Amino acid sequence: MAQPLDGKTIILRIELDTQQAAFGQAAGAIEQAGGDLVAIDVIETGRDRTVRDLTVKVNDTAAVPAIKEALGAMPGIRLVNVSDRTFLLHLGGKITVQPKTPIQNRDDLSRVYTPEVARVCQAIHEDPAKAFTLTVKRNTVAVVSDGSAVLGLGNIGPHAAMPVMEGKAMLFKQFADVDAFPLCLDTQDTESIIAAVKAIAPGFGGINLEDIAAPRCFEIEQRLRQELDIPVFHDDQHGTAVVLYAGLLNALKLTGRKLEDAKIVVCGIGAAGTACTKMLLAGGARDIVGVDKEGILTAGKEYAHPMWKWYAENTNPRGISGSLADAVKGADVFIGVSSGKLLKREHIISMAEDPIVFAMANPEPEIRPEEAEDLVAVFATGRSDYPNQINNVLCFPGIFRGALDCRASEINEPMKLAAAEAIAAVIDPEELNRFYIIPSVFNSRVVSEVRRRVIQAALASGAARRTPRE
Ligand SMILES: NC(=O)C1=CN([C@@H]2O[C@H](COP(=O)(O)OP(=O)(O)OC[C@H]3O[C@@H](n4cnc5c(N)ncnc54)[C@H](O)[C@@H]3O)[C@@H](O)[C@H]2O)C=CC1
Ligand SMILES: CC(=O)C(=O)O
Ligand SMILES: [Mg+2]
Repeated sequence: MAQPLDGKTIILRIELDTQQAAFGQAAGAIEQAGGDLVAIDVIETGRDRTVRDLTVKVNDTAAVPAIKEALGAMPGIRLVNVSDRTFLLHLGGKITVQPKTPIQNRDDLSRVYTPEVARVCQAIHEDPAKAFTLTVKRNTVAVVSDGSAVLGLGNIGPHAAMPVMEGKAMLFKQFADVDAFPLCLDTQDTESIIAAVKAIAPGFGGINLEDIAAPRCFEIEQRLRQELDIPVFHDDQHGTAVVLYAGLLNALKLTGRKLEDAKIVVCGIGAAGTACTKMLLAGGARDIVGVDKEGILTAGKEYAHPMWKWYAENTNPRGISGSLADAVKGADVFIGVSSGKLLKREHIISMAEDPIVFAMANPEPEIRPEEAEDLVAVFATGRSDYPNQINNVLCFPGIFRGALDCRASEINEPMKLAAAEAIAAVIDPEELNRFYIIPSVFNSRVVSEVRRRVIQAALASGAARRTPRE
């Protein structure tokens, strides 16, 4: 599959046979095909051969195939590789492990390692709770995936899931100073995943399950929550639900609606869709209609998906049936956590006046803002390149920061609700507008407020095992 390009800058590595071609010819071909050569790095140079990296700007990504074709047709020039800034950022992975102190001499060595380390091991053996104070467990989260529902890309497997999990680990560190590590498991068997997570749990203070497909994700999370004494949190379910709830509270406020009265359509009844619905129901929503590939989920119908029976019986109070088009007619809110490009302009036109559309599928939303913004009161996506980013990144760093700091045994409903309210409250009422219903992840108040409120909720609900100093 062709790799989509990042923006308008590409890096071409070319090998030139200096007997057959001159560099100026290659540069000319690039310019003629619509590229602007902005930088040249010489990688290797020899008597008959040179290798160069050419940084080329294009106004239109359609110029890229033309540039490749032009270079490919030139005798003496071999196009070794075409890359872009995104791929370059991923070279060798995105994270590393760094010791907190250097080992400069034998004395240091004997303390961090044998023989002195043995005394620390003994202390933990005598009192396992000391693992929280004397090891990285105090600050580590395992980001665990089986690669079965990676973003909206589907079942792409554990190797291909790694870049997302590394990205989550970066976000944990950057926003909340949590040391997270990506663990992509080469199994999609429920029992094997549960066993693997239990086996690695001693080294971690929390488990963030990520991009594990429904319905398997429900059982895995439920069992691990029962069987481990550290927080287990399926981010695609609860992180998404927390942020969606926060964004919706503000969007409803802005459009003068109440959650109890809003007609809400949830499209994609998988991990995220189910959890979003449960949170909305707990918050007081009464009219939610779920739509998946088989159409509207309606009570009385038989579904192979075990969660859909529950879903159909607990939503859709008007008992409607049919397709997505039937579901959205007259609806106030569309929440998409399904797959790209399935919502059309005519769907939005059929919604109630001033509709709210949250097209949260990644990387391609159910509909792009530029196609729909003129029809809606509020529009949000899950992406980082549009305003109103409803993405679980607003939740998981702060919620785990809070949970780790109060050594919570779990992340429970009051803690999730507290996180949602904290996110929504970061935006002052006078700041609230259609392009600002949810704070930016770069707003430092997000993590600190989520942490603060989550700790309060953990202490009040009995999940906390210590009271943090500040
Ligand atoms: N913005 C955010 O923070 C988040 C966004 N997402 C996005 O939501 C989507 C779903 O994620 P998960 O719930 O984890 O996956 P999942 O695999 O558990 O669920 C996806 C559901 O969407 C349904 N679906 C797919 N195509 C559909 C169609 N044409 N019509 C109706 N339903 C359809 C599937 O049948 C499935 O039930 C992905 O695109 C993911 O990237 C997920 C979590 C967080
Ligand atoms: C944001 C996220 O977790 C997802 O799209 O799967
Ligand atoms: Mg995810």
